[in-house]
Amino acid sequence: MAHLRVDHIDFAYENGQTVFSDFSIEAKPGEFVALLGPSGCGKSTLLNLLSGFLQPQRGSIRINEHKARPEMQELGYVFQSPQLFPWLNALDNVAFGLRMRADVSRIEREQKAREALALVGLADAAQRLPHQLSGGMQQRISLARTLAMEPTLLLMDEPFAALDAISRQSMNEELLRLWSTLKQTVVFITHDIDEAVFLADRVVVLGKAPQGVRHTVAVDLPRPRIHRETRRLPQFHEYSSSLLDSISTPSSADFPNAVVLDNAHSFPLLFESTP
Ligand SMILES: Nc1ncnc2c1ncn2[C@@H]1O[C@H](COP(=O)(O)OP(=O)(O)OP(=O)(O)O)[C@@H](O)[C@H]1O
Repeated sequence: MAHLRVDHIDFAYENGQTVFSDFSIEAKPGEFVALLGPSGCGKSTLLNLLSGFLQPQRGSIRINEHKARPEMQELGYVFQSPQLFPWLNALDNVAFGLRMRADVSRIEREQKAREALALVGLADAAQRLPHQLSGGMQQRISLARTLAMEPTLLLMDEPFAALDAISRQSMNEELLRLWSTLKQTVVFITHDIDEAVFLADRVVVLGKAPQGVRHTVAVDLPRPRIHRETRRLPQFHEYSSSLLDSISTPSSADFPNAVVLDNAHSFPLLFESTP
């Protein structure tokens, strides 16, 4: 299992746009961490930093005590779009990533790909081309392709955002079933509060860049989680509304030029001051 540690990083793009300033976050071995935040808070930048495609100007990003690098075998990615090769059938799509692994023979490659397809419930679809599969099935193939590489840290960037609500719920349950068996550490980006609460051990709310972590909620709901049961629990709704409050209540950091007006007859008010 992978241990991810991001310690006191600063990151700015070349144009001077600061996205992270003294930012730290951790995912413990086997932990499922969901990241929630407004558009532009830096979620995609963070995934690129975690996977070593971008480097922080200060601080460190370590996976099992090693500096994060894109080619690390521990890392697996699942993106919003399945990104399958349209001319390859499901089995060959899943086996494709394994071609890069010199330690895996052609026979093993096919065996691992078949196992991964079976894990996501698509053993029977091995010979089908992507256009013959639904959006949910395509995303399962994409997940199988990642799982076949046996990553210990899964970085997931809104993987189910393009699916309809029913397929999305079934993919959520599927993912938790796989995670409870395979025990990866997961960092899961989503805009959906209920999805974050349903899946995660911990939900981290990011503020507008470069505020960083604004709020963290440990989700202590029983597992295994099943939508029709978990969503009926009063605690589920308590977690969701507390996260909604923390996202929708502006903090003083949202208004860097604010002055606070306070008097006996009114609540404290935040106003933008003109510089
Ligand atoms: N290549 C780049 N050069 C300069 N600024 C960038 C670059 N990529 C992103 N940014 C800026 O960095 C900030 C964070 O962007 P990022 O794409 O990481 O946010 P996000 O939370 O993933 O947004 P969304 O949810 O809309 O995808 C934004 O202000 C964005 O404009």
